[in-house]
Amino acid sequence: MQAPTKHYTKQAQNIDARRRHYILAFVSYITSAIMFVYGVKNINAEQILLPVILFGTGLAFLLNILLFHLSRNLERACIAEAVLVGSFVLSLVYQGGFNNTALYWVFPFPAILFGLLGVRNALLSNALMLVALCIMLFMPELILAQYKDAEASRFIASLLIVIAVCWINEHYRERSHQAMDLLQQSKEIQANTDSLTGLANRRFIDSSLLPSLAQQPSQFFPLALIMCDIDHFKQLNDRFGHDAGDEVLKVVATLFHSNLRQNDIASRTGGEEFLLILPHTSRVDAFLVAEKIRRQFEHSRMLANNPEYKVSASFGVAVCDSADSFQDAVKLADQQMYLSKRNGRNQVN
Ligand SMILES: Nc1nc2c(ncn2[C@@H]2O[C@H](COP(=O)(O)OP(=O)(O)OP(=O)(O)O)[C@@H](O)[C@H]2O)c(=O)[nH]1
Repeated sequence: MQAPTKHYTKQAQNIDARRRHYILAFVSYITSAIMFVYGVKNINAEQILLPVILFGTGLAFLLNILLFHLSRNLERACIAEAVLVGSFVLSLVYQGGFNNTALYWVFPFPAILFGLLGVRNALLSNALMLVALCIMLFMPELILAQYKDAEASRFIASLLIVIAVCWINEHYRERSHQAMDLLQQSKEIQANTDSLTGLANRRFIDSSLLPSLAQQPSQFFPLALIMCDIDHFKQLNDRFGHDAGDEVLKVVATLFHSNLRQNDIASRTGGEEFLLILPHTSRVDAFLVAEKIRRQFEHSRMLANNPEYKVSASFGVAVCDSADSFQDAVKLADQQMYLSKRNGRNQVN
């Protein structure tokens, strides 16, 4: 795991899921209530088809929301709702509605489809619905209802406008949602990253890693920790200057990157102190990784202007097998690293 990753934030996903949930609930409860009212009003209508359409769709909406409450599968519920919406519109226009007023009832549904399905799928389903409506209205022999030609063409023109406006609206709403989320992500990444080395920082460990350890233990444990501290860094700074010290810190960061796996995390936890976090790693393997990095310090040219100057580091290794023991393992890795310092530096313990 490279420390701060790019993905949709949970918060943005939750907000969007809530928006779709409310639309689903609104369509299911409010629209079905309206359908039941009109169904009752038309129960003695000449054509039994109208109350059948109204009661049938109202019941199907309620059944769909009930299944959603049981399964919590929002995606499936929204698709089912959209299919019901499309079928209702087409069957109502086919039948004609009370006193041939079916066309008036079509207008809310393009917006509902955009709310349920997102831009691309909603545009596609609205286009399909529009084509089906055109066929029905301009081939009157196919349907029960009778609409005047002028009424049909005005209806199609105004429906086109409604669909286009909904499309533009939803397209830019989605774009602005994405832009806000990217902004939030880049702020998050900045806050979790050490600006000099590009490595994760202590905040990342506290605010992102620790909760993940507790929530998804199987992705991490057994977890090995390698504490690494550059030897005599003060001397290096004093001799070559602070900029040279910074240069070394950056080279050390690239050295970590080239020796760690994709899922490992390299963090800078202090001035010249680093914590390497290795998921699914035993103490023996972590020891080997630390030893490999230690040897690379010896062979690396850390200072471009003084390639002969050798920089070394001291390492301490510890493992933990639960989120609760993480902080203890950090302390142990720190103690092991100080043992390496006391024993003469440039070693792993
Ligand atoms: N260039 C540079 N120096 C830093 C940075 N952060 C901390 N330091 C320096 O790192 C040095 C750490 O010194 P010490 O803690 O005495 O450790 P050391 O000299 O490495 O000695 P040992 O750890 O015992 O081997 C201090 O001089 C800090 O000023 C940084 O971001 N850039």
